Amino acid sequence: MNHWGIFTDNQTNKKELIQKLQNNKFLDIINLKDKTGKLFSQLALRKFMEEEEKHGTKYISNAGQDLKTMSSGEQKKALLFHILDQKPDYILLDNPFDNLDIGFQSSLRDLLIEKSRETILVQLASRKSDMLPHIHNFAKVIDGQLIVVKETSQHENEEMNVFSGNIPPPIDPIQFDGNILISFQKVSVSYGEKHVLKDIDWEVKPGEFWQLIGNNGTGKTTILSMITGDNPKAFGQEIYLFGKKKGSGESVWDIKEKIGYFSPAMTDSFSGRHSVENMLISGLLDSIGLYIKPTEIQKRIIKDWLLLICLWDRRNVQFNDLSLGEQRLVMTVRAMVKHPPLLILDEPTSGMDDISANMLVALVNKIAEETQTTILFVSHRKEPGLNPKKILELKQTEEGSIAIVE
Ligand SMILES: Nc1ncnc2c1ncn2[C@@H]1O[C@H](COP(=O)(O)OP(=O)(O)OP(=O)(O)O)[C@@H](O)[C@H]1O
Repeated sequence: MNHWGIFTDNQTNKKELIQKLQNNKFLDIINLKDKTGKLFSQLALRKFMEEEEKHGTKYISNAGQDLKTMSSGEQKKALLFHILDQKPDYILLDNPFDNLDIGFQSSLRDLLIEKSRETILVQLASRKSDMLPHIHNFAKVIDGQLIVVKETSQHENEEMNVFSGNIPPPIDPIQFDGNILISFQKVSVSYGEKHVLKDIDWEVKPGEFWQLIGNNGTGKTTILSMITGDNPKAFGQEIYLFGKKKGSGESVWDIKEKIGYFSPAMTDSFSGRHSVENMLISGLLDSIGLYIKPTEIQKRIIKDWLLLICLWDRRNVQFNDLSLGEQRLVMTVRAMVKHPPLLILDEPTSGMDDISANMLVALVNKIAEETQTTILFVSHRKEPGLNPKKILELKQTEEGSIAIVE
């Protein structure tokens, strides 16, 4: 079997690349003619979710749960088993290990190695360490063309970006003078028979830098949604945010104005045409479009942020035209520009190449060092170089996940 690994970076137009591979446009290099193929990707998952929503049929879940209520790892597992059931001649794997916990990453690796005896694998990888060990043919896309490369030619120029200058200060600091920012006391969550969280005790103090880790489905997103205010399961529980008991009459706005939030899914929802500069200014104004004329001081602060992340020269470029890595940097800055008491970054590096992920990690470390903002960074990967001071790990038990604090 002739398997292929294609190195992508955050400049690669992956949609086009996948279409070209499916339509056999790189025949002289990767020949998939007359073969049946399946796509294992976020895009394929999104399509299944849309279908589920439209027709109410559960296409890839035999456990009866809607795809959209599954955790991101559970969704990927469901898709993979659905694909394997159909025994395709080849599988296009688009960053297969993203969003998967370490345990499942290694069982997926073993499963793919086993399947590779009868199925051609074409793996798109933005991280070199993700490439499956039994792939020995490599290519990358240069100017829309697929070029054969040696493995070692990828990422050899990796270097950590060092930001010049300091984190720009807030214009109007958002006040929070308490000693405890978040407190969970014996918080438990279940969906019917399914126990997700069990007696979670957790205390976060101002200025701390936390990483939240745990296997797929252990309840990381559930915890975040109880903090940000979206989850009705939070009510009636002993959850205190910014010194107030959750559900004690505080408005959603009271909570939202104290939290900067970024998850990669947000980037997908920005379909409008906004310049990079306006995207950041609108972060100060809490709107997506720019309907109010910014003040001079607002413009100056945003200029300083753009200089810091080396995008000042590209301030007039449309946000959607930035590379994925640049978009993530801008969105992280957008969540931070007001110096909220709490910054939540939900899997911010998923799908990023090594170089871009390093830059984002460096920016987060810098924010942690130079500001008073408390950071919650959710990630499966042990991000090389990330310096959280505390870790909350969710461990699954029969009665729901318990919390272990390091
Ligand atoms: N509305 C719902 N109905 C049934 N189960 C649900 C619902 N919402 C969440 N769950 C379940 O709760 C569990 C925790 O999900 P959650 O998304 O919090 O996990 P996670 O740790 O963020 O996972 P991942 O790392 O895969 O994103 C999962 O098993 C999920 O299927």
